[in-house]
Amino acid sequence: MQQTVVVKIGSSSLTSDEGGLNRDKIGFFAAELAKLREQGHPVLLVTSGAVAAGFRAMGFAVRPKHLHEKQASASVGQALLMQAYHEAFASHGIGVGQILLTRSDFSNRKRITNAQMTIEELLRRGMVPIINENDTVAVDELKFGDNDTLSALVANLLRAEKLIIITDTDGLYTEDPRKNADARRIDRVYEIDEEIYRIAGGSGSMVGTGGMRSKIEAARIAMRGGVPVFVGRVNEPGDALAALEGIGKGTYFDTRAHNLTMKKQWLGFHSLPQGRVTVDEGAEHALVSGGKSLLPAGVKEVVGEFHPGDVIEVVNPSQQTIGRGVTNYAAWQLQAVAGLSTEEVQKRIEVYRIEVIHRDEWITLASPVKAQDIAQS
Ligand SMILES: Nc1ncnc2c1ncn2[C@@H]1O[C@H](COP(=O)(O)OP(=O)(O)O)[C@@H](O)[C@H]1O
Ligand SMILES: N[C@@H](CCC(=O)OP(=O)(O)O)C(=O)O
Repeated sequence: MQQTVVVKIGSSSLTSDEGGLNRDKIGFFAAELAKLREQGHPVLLVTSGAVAAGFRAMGFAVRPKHLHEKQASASVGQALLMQAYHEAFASHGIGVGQILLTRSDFSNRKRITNAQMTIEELLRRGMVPIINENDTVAVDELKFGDNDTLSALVANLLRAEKLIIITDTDGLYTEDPRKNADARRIDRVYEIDEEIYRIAGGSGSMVGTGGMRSKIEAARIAMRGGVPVFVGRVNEPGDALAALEGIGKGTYFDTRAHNLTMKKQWLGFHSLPQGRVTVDEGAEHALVSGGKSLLPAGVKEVVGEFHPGDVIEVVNPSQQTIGRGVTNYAAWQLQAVAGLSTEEVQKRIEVYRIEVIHRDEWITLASPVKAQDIAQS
């Protein structure tokens, strides 16, 4: 069976600060998930919103603080939540199944294997499994609290194609965008480091719990399990499919770096380039799509003072970075032979290897070479 897409929807996307479910939003998300399935992707939903859906019916004016109050609210709200999903998916001819999990279920091999078998059976039969934390039995220290971590563990359990975490902001910003309007979105993250944790703050709404920090933690868990993650907004028709296809309104957490050898990780993300060469379209294609080495014939321009063994950056004719590699030429040698055929090069200078960058010493980086890319907009 095709790999599953795990979609997590937070309370802030389903309810308002005053509590209560927003049926229109549930209908919208069911339609979005139905579209993913039409494109052949089995879908599993991790949903929050039980406490937010139930607290008003329990007589609380705002989301309650005490555990037993939240649990009772969740027991009321979970039924409302499932009823709403049941109806919304039914209008697309799709059945749903409810699964409530706690953190301790994941540390018990037997229980988690049973949960996995249930999920797989539902998926095989064309249903959408809908998961939430089992709030009634979870005690504070053992609670996920937010469902972000839960969704990452489920994604790893199923070896999902992608984890899509839907929230009320379009991704990770350099600061909480609710607090600073100048904050800029980070489009792509290859590595979750201290800096990423530092900028990710808590929840900005009255109903959400984990904020961006718990989404980063979830992304770290999923990336470690080899599952790429999208965190962002899905609020217009087609957004969920766009998120899956890499053109969504949010931040992508890439697993590419995790699958690389140590040498290539260093080359791509930690090395300091000493120069830059511009290559022609043929060389760009050979490097990026052909798995070939860079030869002097494809080099158009050389910038910087580098020596054999240094790392250099390679840009395409539009000056976009396409990758990095270890050069076998000094800058002055390359300047002398740029654009020449291998035969001509051998007549003019003596080099240890004819390739400017050998393919084993090259890493493709479609986008700028940083641990994260900040949107230019
Ligand atoms: N650096 C940041 N970038 C984006 N959002 C952030 C950041 N720091 C904190 N946040 C807050 O995280 C919120 C999303 O988390 P949360 O309220 O828990 O939503 P959900 O209910 O969808 O899980 C955003 O509304 C935003 O206010
Ligand atoms: N299990 C809880 C989830 C708590 C929560 O608010 O999570 P989230 O909105 O994902 O930050 C519920 O359904 O209300």
